[in-house]
Amino acid sequence: MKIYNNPNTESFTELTQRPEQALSNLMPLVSTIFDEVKAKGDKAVAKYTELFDGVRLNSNSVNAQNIQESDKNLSKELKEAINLAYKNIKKFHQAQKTETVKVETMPGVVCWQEKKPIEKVGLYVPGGSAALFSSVLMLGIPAQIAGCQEIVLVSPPTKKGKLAPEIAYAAKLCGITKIYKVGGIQAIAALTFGTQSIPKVYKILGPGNQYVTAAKQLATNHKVAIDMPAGPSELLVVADKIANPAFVAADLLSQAEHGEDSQVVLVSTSKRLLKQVETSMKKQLEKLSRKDIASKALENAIGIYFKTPQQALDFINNYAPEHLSIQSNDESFYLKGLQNAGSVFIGSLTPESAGDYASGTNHTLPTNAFAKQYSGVNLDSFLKSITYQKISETGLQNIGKSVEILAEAEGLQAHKNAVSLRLESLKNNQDAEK
Ligand SMILES: NC(=O)c1ccc[n+]([C@@H]2O[C@H](COP(=O)([O-])OP(=O)(O)OC[C@H]3O[C@@H](n4cnc5c(N)ncnc54)[C@H](O)[C@@H]3O)[C@@H](O)[C@H]2O)c1
Ligand SMILES: N[C@H](CO)Cc1c[nH]c[nH+]1
Ligand SMILES: [Zn+2]
Repeated sequence: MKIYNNPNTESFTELTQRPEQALSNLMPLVSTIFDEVKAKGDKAVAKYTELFDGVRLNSNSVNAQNIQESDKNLSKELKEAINLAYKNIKKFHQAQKTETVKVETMPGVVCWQEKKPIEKVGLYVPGGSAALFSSVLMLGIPAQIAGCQEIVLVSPPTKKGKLAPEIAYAAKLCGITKIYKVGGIQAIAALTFGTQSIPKVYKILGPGNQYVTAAKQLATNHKVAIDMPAGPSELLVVADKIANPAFVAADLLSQAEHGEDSQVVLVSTSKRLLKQVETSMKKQLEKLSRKDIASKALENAIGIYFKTPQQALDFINNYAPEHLSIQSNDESFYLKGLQNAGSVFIGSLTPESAGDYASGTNHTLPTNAFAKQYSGVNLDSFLKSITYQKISETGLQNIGKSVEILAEAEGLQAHKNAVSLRLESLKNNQDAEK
């Protein structure tokens, strides 16, 4: 972990840079694969699956029986843990449902807004270095609650060309039946254009590595919506002398083990804590099964000492972390001033990994400072709003003149006529009744 001593705001631009590759470096490859998948469909998907995932598949579809029988391969203990996570995530996302908004803006003019499910969604479940079946729950549950009609799940095949049984089990819980063993750029391209076997969707959601994230961004050029750029994991912990250094170290390592391009940051007003966390991280790292990945990620880790909580807060808002953990005496100060973060974990007893798996919040979150403008996945990510209006005779008389004036002022005669003809017809009817 590289340590910085009270850096000034001018250095924030450099310090908030993420280790992932620039989009411009990734785009040539992403574009090539998109073009090929568009032209050749499943054949191109198979070619890139073999190249990047090292398996040759005759078919990328997972058959219904495999999904139904997924229970068999899992321990009772794991199924119970998945079921608990399912329940909590469902509870939190179900509570996000909103009522129809209906307003009579002026007498006789009624406007309302209703949410409708996006009919066809594609869920990307990461599976390169680990099959993240928890992402199935994070995406499948809100899709199920929203009522999306066609839910298509894609995830890279295992080294043996199979779908991880945990993914199949979580998908079964969420009522997902269309599953394809394809990952990376080729999966996003397949969902964008459709292939002989994989349906085209209207929106692609889900986290992934930098290739997946860049591909999702290109998909938006082809009339496909995305949730957000949810790339390599990040955690920023702000902690001071009240924090337990071993807890902080464990939290930082939990996100470092995701991938070599993950980034973890420790911000503190205590130089002593920075040192203690570093020592604890080194010790804990030795025992990790993914030590190699985590150590590589730690090359990008930074520890920053700030003299005041205000400087620390300014840095946090500039960095806009995917996850923010607050283990500090100044907890309420940070919460009050916080502007930018994907998801926040408050207090020493709130490990970030609780949110990754089971507390109820969603773990699909904006990375690379996109928390400045994007929210993490939530129920609304699977819905769109339609507005409606109905105008009565009184309403038209109340609003008509103003619309005519506005249309005239914009030089749009036909717009004005659409009102004028109606007003005239109302007047004629009234005259006839007299
Ligand atoms: N932001 C979030 O909400 C969030 C949530 C969970 C996970 N994540 C991140 O998701 C990522 C998962 O990454 P992963 O790699 O394990 O799985 P992944 O499924 O995202 O990516 C694996 C795929 O990447 C492709 N690929 C690998 N190397 C490539 C190369 N050199 N060129 C082109 N394509 C290549 C392959 O097709 C492979 O199938 C991690 O970075 C993790 O931090 C983010
Ligand atoms: N921390 C990841 C989001 O960046 C989500 C995850 C899945 N499994 C474990 N963690
Ligand atoms: Zn995680």
